[in-house]
Amino acid sequence: MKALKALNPYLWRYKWHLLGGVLFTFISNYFLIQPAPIVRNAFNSIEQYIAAYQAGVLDSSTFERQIITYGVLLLLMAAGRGVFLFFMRQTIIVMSRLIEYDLKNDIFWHYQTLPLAFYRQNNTGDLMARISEDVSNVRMYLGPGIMYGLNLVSLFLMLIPYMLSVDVKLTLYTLLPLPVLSTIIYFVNNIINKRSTEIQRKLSDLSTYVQEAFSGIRVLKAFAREQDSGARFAQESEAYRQQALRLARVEALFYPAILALIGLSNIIVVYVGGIEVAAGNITKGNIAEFILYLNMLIWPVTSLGWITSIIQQAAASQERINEFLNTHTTLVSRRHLRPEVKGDLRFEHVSLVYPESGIKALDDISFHVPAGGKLAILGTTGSGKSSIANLICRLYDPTEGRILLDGVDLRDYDLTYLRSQIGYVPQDVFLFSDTIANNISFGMEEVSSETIEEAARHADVYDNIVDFPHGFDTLLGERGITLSGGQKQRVSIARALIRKPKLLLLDDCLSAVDTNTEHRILENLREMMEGRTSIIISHRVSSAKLADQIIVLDEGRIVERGTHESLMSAGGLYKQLYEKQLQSEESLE
Ligand SMILES: Nc1ncnc2c1ncn2[C@@H]1O[C@H](COP(=O)(O)OP(=O)(O)OP(=O)(O)O)[C@@H](O)[C@H]1O
Repeated sequence: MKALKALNPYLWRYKWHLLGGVLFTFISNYFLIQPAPIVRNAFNSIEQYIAAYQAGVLDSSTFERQIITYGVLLLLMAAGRGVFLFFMRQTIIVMSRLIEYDLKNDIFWHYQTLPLAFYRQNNTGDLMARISEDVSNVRMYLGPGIMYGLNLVSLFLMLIPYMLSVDVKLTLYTLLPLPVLSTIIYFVNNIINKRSTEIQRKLSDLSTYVQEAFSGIRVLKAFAREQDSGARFAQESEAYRQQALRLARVEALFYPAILALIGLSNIIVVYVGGIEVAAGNITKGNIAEFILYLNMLIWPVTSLGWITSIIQQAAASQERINEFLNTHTTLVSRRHLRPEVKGDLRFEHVSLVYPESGIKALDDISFHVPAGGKLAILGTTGSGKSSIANLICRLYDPTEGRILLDGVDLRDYDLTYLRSQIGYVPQDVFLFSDTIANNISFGMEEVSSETIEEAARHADVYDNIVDFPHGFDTLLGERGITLSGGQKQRVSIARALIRKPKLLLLDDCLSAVDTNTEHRILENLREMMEGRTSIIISHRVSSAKLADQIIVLDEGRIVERGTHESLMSAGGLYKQLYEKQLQSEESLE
């Protein structure tokens, strides 16, 4: 329950909604209770009417007027209750929706501040569940939970003292079955919740399976696994069906049992009330009144079991949410500097151990690229090239050593400012389901179409784009499925170039194009690279030729450095890579 304390600031933010809700709950319950004494009086009037009839002193018109007055009063009470129920929901349920909205935004914002390591440790499904399912569970507590809880408390405060003042014994008998009902509902509701959660889980397994099957449909068909895949779907579906049937069984038993208990409670009131009437302690009208009270109390009291399980679920959900909200990024700026960046980049004895895997990806890396210089980083797969890019963008901090940009430690730069100075083309291209133009101008405000086209030209993708029927307005599907691998890479390059960054960081971004296209793109880029510090990461030697200096990585260490010529004459790893790649290119021709 402690976890729910995190919601107090939100409740405080919407305190007027909550206070209004409390007030309207009391008023609506006042209108709910009032019909009971009216019914009692009406019953007693009928008794008097029958007595007058028998005594031969009947005044039917007064009686009729009285009954009509009772009827009108009952209608007015019902209308009053309706109006205030509306206000009650308009305040409390609205409050819960407003908090749900704020909470979702806060969680999303918080997610965005968390480092990449966090995303490696937690799967996307889990992140999504916390922002959707868990927030919904919390909302159930803030809305219906609080509303029905308040309803129950106010009803008890208003009703029980009055009932006791009429007849203590009848009150006790009326209230007796209620805790039993509430306890049963609590336990059964827990079973229902548990089974519903299992159903949800099965459903999400099923959707994940279907999603994967369709995303990987090419592989599935190419390997002729349709039969297999169909059988696995049926298996997942069967598990879901079993769970759904188990839930249906509990629910089928639950509702008739509750109705039987309610009926029994009514019988007890009539029976005990009858005895009290015979003893002359109460009137027959009181029995009618108490039956109404019982029925007023039954649902709120039975909802107690339901409210308890809502609160428990909300507490568990909020605990999960808090777990993420209490995770903070270590990647914060020390001094929030925003100086004009020239692009002089220096690595000083930098090592990196990935916190989530403990893998030492970089070991004692030092290099210097003067402003406007071009550095190529080469190496075999897994040698640590992308890790250098991760450090430059400050997606991770070095475990040892430091990185200086214009002589200032990266940790002193304002993080958003630092990243805005870097044009990063990541290795795994990700394009949003949006138009090509919006993908290129991503994150920039008010960009002219000429600027977008210019960036596309520099990235050598302009001709491809204009060939599409909708040109730059062509919509890309999930992960840009309408583009080829090489086109995606070039759109991604255009996205980096359009920002006219001080530091251009190309992480193996030409791997999906052939060497001729690679040459052409690099030639195009030459102009863009002028005056900008450029880091070209590649496993292909051909990409390195543009650079003024080349470093070769192997298992996280720099094993060679120099220019193309000096490395070729040194005859080391670089030369080996060069010759191997030359051979494979020749064999392809
Ligand atoms: N985010 C990460 N968390 C944990 N370990 C990582 C992470 N990224 C990379 N590694 C590990 O660090 C090492 C270096 O990886 P890196 O991606 O830097 O190599 P690379 O030279 O870019 O390889 P490739 O050319 O295949 O992309 C690898 O052993 C890899 O498994």
